[in-house]
Amino acid sequence: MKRTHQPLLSTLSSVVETVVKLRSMGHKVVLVSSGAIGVGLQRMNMPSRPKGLSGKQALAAIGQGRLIALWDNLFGQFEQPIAQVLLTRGDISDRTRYLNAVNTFKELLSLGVVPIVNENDTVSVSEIKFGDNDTLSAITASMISADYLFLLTDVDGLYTANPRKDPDARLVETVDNVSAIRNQVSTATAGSSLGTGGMETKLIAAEIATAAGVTTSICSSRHPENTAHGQRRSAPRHTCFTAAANPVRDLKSWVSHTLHPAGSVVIDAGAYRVLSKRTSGGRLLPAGVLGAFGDFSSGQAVRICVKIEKASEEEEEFQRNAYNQHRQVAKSSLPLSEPASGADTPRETEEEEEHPPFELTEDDVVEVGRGLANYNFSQINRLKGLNSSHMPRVLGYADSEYVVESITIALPADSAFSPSLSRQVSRSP
Ligand SMILES: N[C@@H](CCC(=O)OP(=O)(O)O)C(=O)O
Repeated sequence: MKRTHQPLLSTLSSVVETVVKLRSMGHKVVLVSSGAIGVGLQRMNMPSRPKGLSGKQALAAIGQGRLIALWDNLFGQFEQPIAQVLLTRGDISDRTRYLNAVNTFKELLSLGVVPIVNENDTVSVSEIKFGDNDTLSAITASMISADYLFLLTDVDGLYTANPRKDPDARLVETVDNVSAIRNQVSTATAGSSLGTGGMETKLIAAEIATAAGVTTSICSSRHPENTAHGQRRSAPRHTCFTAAANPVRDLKSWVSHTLHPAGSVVIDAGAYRVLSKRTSGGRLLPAGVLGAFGDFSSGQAVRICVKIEKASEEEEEFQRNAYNQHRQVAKSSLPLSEPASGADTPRETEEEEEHPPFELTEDDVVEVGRGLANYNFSQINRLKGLNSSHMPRVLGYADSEYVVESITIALPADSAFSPSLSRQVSRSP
């Protein structure tokens, strides 16, 4: 986009030509396009983005129709049908809506249509927002199990320093591990006054997409036709991020990257140890639960937490750092590390016992992972510490003997954090 807020027609036209060419080569293509707010600004003759949320939402509503009309016009020159897909993080967080979106993509692609995706800005508030279209494109790519994601921007790749200011800046050609190169590259190179994304969000997107098995490339939007080279040696300058050898697929990827946790389930040390030792989606029995907080419903994502015993100031500081570090990772939607256990917690001997009211708050616990709740928070509180055989009596029914499923542990019990952490978790609330 230029200062005039007019979409750069030459760029959009070459994107369209490239997509049509890719289609003729047999590829299925999904386009993620920003620009609704910019087009809205231009339509309303406004000089800059409004500060308030509702102002931006209104402009996006004004601009989105014109933006999609523009794409339709350009693709129409090639008789290429398109579809508008508007998503929010909230849509992806809800399992049914997520699956519906995946099915719609599949159907559109099988019909030979090019879906054009943007955030549904009108209803997006901070809690359910992707915020930038780099993250949205990475989530979209992992939803459709894409082979490639191309992040088009105003530089031709990732540099060791800002190439506009530093003549020694080098282009990084291949990245196998995003977190390993994070400190060695410049994130001050891409972005515009109209967008929210930049090189940092592109790194986050690359991390999400590659974890889901999608080879990702950062390349110049001046030459979108270069994407037709794929990752061949002949491809012009770009940065290629290698896809993970063992990609996180479907539900696990979805839990790790897209869900906004609606509450927390606090587990005991035994459950934590077991969950952090296995390698695929862990499941939690009520016996390993100390309690739950946050008004979550069944089917929603929850944080898996362990209790911090009030220890020495030094240990507290250590835990706080671990917690903050993990929160930062979770906030940026970065992949959680090793997926956790395929096994449940080995509790056999729980008797029905009186449990004191659960009075822990966010400040008393540390998040160690994420999962999907099978029951709501009040049901999980009624079930805490019990053997699963008591579920039908306590709830009046039992859908699953596990209270949380698809658990990914980000801070395993045997990680660098763990000696101190596992000493500090205790079974009693
Ligand atoms: N969804 C909004 C903007 C999102 C956005 O700015 O994303 P990005 O292009 O990654 O900076 C729009 O269409 O204007």
